[in-house]
Amino acid sequence: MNVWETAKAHRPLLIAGITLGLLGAVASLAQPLLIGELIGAVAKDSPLFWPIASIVALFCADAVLAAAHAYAIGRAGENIVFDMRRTLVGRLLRADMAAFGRLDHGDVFTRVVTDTSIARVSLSQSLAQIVTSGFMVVGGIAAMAWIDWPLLLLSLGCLGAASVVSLLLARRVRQASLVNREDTSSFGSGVQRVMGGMSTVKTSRAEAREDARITALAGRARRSGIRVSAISAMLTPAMNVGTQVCLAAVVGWGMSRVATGAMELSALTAFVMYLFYLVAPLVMLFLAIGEFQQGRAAIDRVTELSHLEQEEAVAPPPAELLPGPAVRFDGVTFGYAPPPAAPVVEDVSFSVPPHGLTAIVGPSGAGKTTLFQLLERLHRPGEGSVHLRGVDIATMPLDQVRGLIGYVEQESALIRGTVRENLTYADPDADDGAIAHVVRLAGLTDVLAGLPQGLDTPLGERGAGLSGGQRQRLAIARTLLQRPQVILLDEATAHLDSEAEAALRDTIATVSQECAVIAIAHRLSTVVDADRIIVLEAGRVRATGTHHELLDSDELYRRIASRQLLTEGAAR
Ligand SMILES: Nc1ncnc2c1ncn2[C@@H]1O[C@H](COP(=O)(O)OP(=O)(O)OP(=O)(O)O)[C@@H](O)[C@H]1O
Repeated sequence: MNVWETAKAHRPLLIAGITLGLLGAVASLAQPLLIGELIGAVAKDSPLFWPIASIVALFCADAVLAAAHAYAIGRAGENIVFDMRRTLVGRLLRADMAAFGRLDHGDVFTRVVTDTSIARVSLSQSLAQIVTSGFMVVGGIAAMAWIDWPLLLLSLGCLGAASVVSLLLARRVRQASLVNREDTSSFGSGVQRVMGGMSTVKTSRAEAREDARITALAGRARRSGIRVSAISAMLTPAMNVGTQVCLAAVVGWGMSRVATGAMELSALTAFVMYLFYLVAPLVMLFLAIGEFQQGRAAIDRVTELSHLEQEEAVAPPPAELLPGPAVRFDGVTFGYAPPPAAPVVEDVSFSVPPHGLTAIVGPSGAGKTTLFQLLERLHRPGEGSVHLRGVDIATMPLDQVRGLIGYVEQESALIRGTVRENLTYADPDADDGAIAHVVRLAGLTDVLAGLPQGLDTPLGERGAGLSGGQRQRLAIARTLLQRPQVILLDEATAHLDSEAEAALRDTIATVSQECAVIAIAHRLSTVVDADRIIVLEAGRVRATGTHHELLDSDELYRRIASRQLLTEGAAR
């Protein structure tokens, strides 16, 4: 997204608003003229009705135009900010996972919420102010040129010098604003960090340290904010000094010319009145330029975020699925960091038939979760390919890939909302019959019956209100509702007690008759009945077979099995 292009899409409303502002400026410019006429009429004892009526009409027109101008500009600004936010959110949601992983989430939040607001002011109000004040300035200069151009040249000399200083200051305001936006954003990230891990902060007794760290970040934002204010504060005085010097020079030189008869006193009076008349719009003009420059810093940050790398530029047409294995890994190598860093998964090949339970076991950090993420195309393999129902997932639309797979993650992600909203997250149109079915399969019927509002019970952040095991079973029910062809269970039984685990094992057995289930489990007791077990070690497939085959053939599996099954046996 280019923010300027976004603003251009709203040009008609912006131009309408600016035109209304310009008409308002004409109405203001005409007021002194009409007041002059009224004074003339009083002096000549002429009828006063029409001069007074015209002045009242002009005041009313001025007020209506000012209101319409503010409304049109405000509306255009809101439209622009809406478009920016819509585009940013769309790009964030479709971001490439590796690029997304590098983002600072607090900074992203500041850019999407605060920077877009600042950009809105810049692209609507400041821009309109620049045009209308610029018009007033040009109008004033034209009138002064008509009265006396030598005096105008003198005025432009003084005001020009002040303007150059103001423009330089406006540029520095922009640079300082950019620093301040970054500092404010770091502060936001600091706050978000503790919000995301409040219980860790408290149990680690880190309140005082976090307080000091975040206060230091707030202090940095304060210092750079003060710098912006300091430079902005010099803008108006710079113009004031310029106009004062200008006034003194115009009056001094003008009076000497009046004294020699080279200029009429009335012309000098009119010129000085216009000079006064010029100053307010000129100051507004430079303030608006300063504000616009501040906004450009925000615009740059919004534009930068909008260039976030996307997961799928253009979705290919859905692929024709083929009979045969549900999943096939073909010489897959992948690393989170580019080479020469060692890959996390290396030359992995295996197939999973369309039905049955396949378990992946291996030491912590062996790359089990990474395999699931490659299958969901959250990352792309460096070498080799991943096939789903006979098709390379790199050639399939993402929507099709993820529609075929149901993924129950290690930390099952529940969202703030009701139990029903959580259940139907991947399939919002699911009917009550289908919901009741998956609730039963996941062993949640009694749990839901015990909740005050059943399916409509609201849950807090990350599913607060349910136990860890209940949260996990809810995530499993959600996945089942999607009727996927492949179900991925990552440590899905970690939070379950032995009774619930046995119930779930039955569920998995039933489900695996209809589709392929691939489970990562540290608790071997849950996968001893698996149709096949893949043993992964340091990113490589070390052995494949059933529980009994592996007990005979693989040393690592035997070690894991004897340690775990013995411990669990002792625990029971
Ligand atoms: N987003 C990431 N960026 C960089 N490295 C990562 C990332 N995710 C995982 N890794 C690294 O990749 C390796 C494999 O991680 P993975 O989560 O796949 O292992 P795992 O076998 O599922 O482990 P566990 O059983 O402990 O969950 C680990 O060394 C881990 O540090």
